[in-house]
Amino acid sequence: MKIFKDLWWFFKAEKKGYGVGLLALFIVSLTHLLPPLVIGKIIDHIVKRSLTLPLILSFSGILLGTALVEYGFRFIWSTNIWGEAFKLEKIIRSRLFRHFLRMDTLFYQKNRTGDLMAHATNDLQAIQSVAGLGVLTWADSLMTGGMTIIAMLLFIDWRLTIIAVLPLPLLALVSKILGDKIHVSFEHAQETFSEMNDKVQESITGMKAIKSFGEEEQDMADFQVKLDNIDKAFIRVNWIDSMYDPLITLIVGLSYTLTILLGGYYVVHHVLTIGQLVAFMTYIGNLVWPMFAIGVLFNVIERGRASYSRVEKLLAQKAESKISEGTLKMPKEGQLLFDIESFTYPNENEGRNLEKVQFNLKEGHVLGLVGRTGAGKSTIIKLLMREFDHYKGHITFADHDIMDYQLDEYLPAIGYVPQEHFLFSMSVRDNIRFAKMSASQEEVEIAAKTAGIHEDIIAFPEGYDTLVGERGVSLSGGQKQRLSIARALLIQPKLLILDDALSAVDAKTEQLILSNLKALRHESSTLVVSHRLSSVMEANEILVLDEGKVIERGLHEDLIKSGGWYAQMWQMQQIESHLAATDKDENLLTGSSVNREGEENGEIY
Ligand SMILES: Nc1ncnc2c1ncn2[C@@H]1O[C@H](COP(=O)(O)OP(=O)(O)OP(=O)(O)O)[C@@H](O)[C@H]1O
Repeated sequence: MKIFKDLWWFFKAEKKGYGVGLLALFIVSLTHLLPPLVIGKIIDHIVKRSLTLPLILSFSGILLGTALVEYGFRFIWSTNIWGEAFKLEKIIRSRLFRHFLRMDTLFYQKNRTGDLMAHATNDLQAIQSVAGLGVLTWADSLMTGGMTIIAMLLFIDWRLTIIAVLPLPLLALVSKILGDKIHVSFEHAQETFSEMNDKVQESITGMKAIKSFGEEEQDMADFQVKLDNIDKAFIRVNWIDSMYDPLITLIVGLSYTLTILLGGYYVVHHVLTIGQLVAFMTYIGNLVWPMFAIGVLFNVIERGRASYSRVEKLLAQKAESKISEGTLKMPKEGQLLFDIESFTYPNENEGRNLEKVQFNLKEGHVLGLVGRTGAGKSTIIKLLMREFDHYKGHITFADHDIMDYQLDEYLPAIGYVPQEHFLFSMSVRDNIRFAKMSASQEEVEIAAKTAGIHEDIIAFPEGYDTLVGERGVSLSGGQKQRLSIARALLIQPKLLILDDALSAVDAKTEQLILSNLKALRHESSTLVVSHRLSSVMEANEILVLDEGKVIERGLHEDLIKSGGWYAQMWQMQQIESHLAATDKDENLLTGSSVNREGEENGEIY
């Protein structure tokens, strides 16, 4: 019954709804006692040949009245108790969702999406069952069961009652044993379900890769293994579950047998009338559901307990980053100072992911971050985005540590365009004004023009109203990137971060966007991370990173002159773009046009 204690906060808050529901259930249990007595009386009158028409009419009236009262009160308990159960599910679901929104990247690295989905579906369902079916079966077994036994004692015969209920404790014992087994097997079944969920989620997101490598059959085989595991696990749950029903039939059968033996003896010796015996047998029939309810109750409680503890564990997980909540509001302007002595990811045992990285980003300036993959560029951004706070060193904005600012002031001041952009299933306009839904059409258009996507949008069938996503228009990789840039620009961020956000955009559009940014953002700073050096060549300072350290820094011209990694990469990329341009010219001459800007990869949303 620990789960009832765990959910006590809810029962207490909803005492009115439960109170009305339980009262109605009590009245139903009470009225349920009448029909067996009436039937007993009718039989006795038949035996005595004293049944008259007025008696038949009055007995029928009582039976009909009882049925109507039961109908009304059943409706009342049903709407109240089930209604409360749905309320609980809604409360926990929104708590869980809010928790998901608060959690950081580490949380999503630790918990697989399939698991989280299983918590949000199956586990919540099991908890809801406790608040609905659990309360119902608990009350029913106590009220209907208890009152039926009291009626048997009071109205029929106490000795017969004792004999008839003798096998009942057996039921509670077996229910407990089976309940424990169900708990273990249900936990295991849930795990297999989570694994299957994970598989589906991974396969759907990775469908392009699966298809392009022709791995459909192998993926189906993997999925089949997961399905078989679920099958086995749930069959086991079902197997234990199925032991309840025959057990109840057995115990009730035992009750009937004992009643017939002793009751028959009493009727023959005129201790009881036939009518009383029939009424007694009907009461035993009425005890079947409350006894069955005990079994259901154990089952619901065990499942609920397992699910509730899983959800509680999940809700107890804290975001490891963004721990310190500052109090300062963001100033209108200021320069950013990044001075990190060292930083290592929490799950990293050896080495440092950043070491001695310093830069100063003034208003209106652009800082370029380049370097081979894994050099530490995104790590710098993660620290700026407050994903991790446990570094040695300081990051300040306008002379205050970024940890001193209120998080909901600081983060909205950053316009972040990630490597992996995400567009929502809404109109192009709403996608752009996602972080500021109150933005006017004019503001949306200015952002779109700066990001070089306005012309594309007005060419869409419904312009800014065109839907993006499965039911809407398919966008190229470059269009998606530019839409994400427009989204970040709309909020006029103090710091704009482009995390390799121009990779799918062709060289001409890239230069157009960069010069737009330079012209419009002379009061705010921009940080450009890129593998393509042309994206940072105009920057006020360029940092070349390698293994978490700054290996070169300066202006484009200085870095070219110094002849290091930057100069070599620049040369290579110049040759590549020259070759690509030659290819394009040849294709134009031969008539086969190549669509640049990421559209060529056919990447669609
Ligand atoms: N969440 C993480 N946990 C542990 N290590 C990480 C995590 N994210 C990145 N790393 C490691 O930190 C180092 C720097 O990675 P980072 O993503 O910053 O590189 P990058 O320069 O942005 O690379 P790319 O250009 O490929 O995006 C790498 O060695 C990477 O394996």
